[in-house]
Amino acid sequence: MRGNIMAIKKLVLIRHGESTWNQENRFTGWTDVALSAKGVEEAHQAGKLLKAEGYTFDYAYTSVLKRAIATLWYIQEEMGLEWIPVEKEWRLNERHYGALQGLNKAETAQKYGDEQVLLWRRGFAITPPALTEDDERFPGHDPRYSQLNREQLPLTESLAITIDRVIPFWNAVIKPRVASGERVIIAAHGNSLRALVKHLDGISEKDILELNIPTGVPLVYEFDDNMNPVKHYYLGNPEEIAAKSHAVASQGKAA
Ligand SMILES: O=C(O)[C@@H](CO)OP(=O)(O)O
Repeated sequence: MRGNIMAIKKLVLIRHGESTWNQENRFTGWTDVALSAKGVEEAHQAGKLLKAEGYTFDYAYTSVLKRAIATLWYIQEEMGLEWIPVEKEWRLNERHYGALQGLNKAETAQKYGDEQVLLWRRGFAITPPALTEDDERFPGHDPRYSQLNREQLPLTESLAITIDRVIPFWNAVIKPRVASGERVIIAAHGNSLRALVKHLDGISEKDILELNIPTGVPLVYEFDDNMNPVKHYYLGNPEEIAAKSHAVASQGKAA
């Protein structure tokens, strides 16, 4: 019957465009840095591409960090979708990088070695050195996190800890909306999206180490009627996307 034919459910994920600290190759985490000029351009291009490919959205999610929020703005602007509801959620924030936040990644690799930096960046359950609560970078000092309880306020996070906040939010809030047929975009961060992608694709703790998400490139997931992911793909030029992912992987090397 016509009424029973369900449209393919699609979800679009996008990592924010290049930030000023991506440009300076610094560990960022929950530091609220702006997009670079290149990042603004990437966001506009992503919006143009989504529009040209016939995408539209009913609802958007982003983090409480302005590099992701602004990426979404420019996409909405390019698509004429400024009017759609946007939910800003701290659980979609970047993984908290603890006391590494602000340090240059290549300099950190010179000091501690490429291997140690790779473990800090990509080791599944490895937490970077923690902040202390009296550190001005501790999110407990930031009013946007005033509703969080002490257990929710990170001093540092591994990917495993990030998964423990991203996936419950996906399951309880975003997934039902996609399942109901709404077209959703999530503008978030390298590691909060790695958390979601690991979950959606059932990637192992070992293999997720190799996954690097490029800035500003739409990543489309298609789901069957039971919300099982059946297919995923980036929009754009595959060679450029591979080069961008490779560049992310190389950021933590000394040379
Ligand atoms: O610094 C960060 O917060 C993240 C994303 O830019 O970096 P990485 O790719 O090293 O996990």
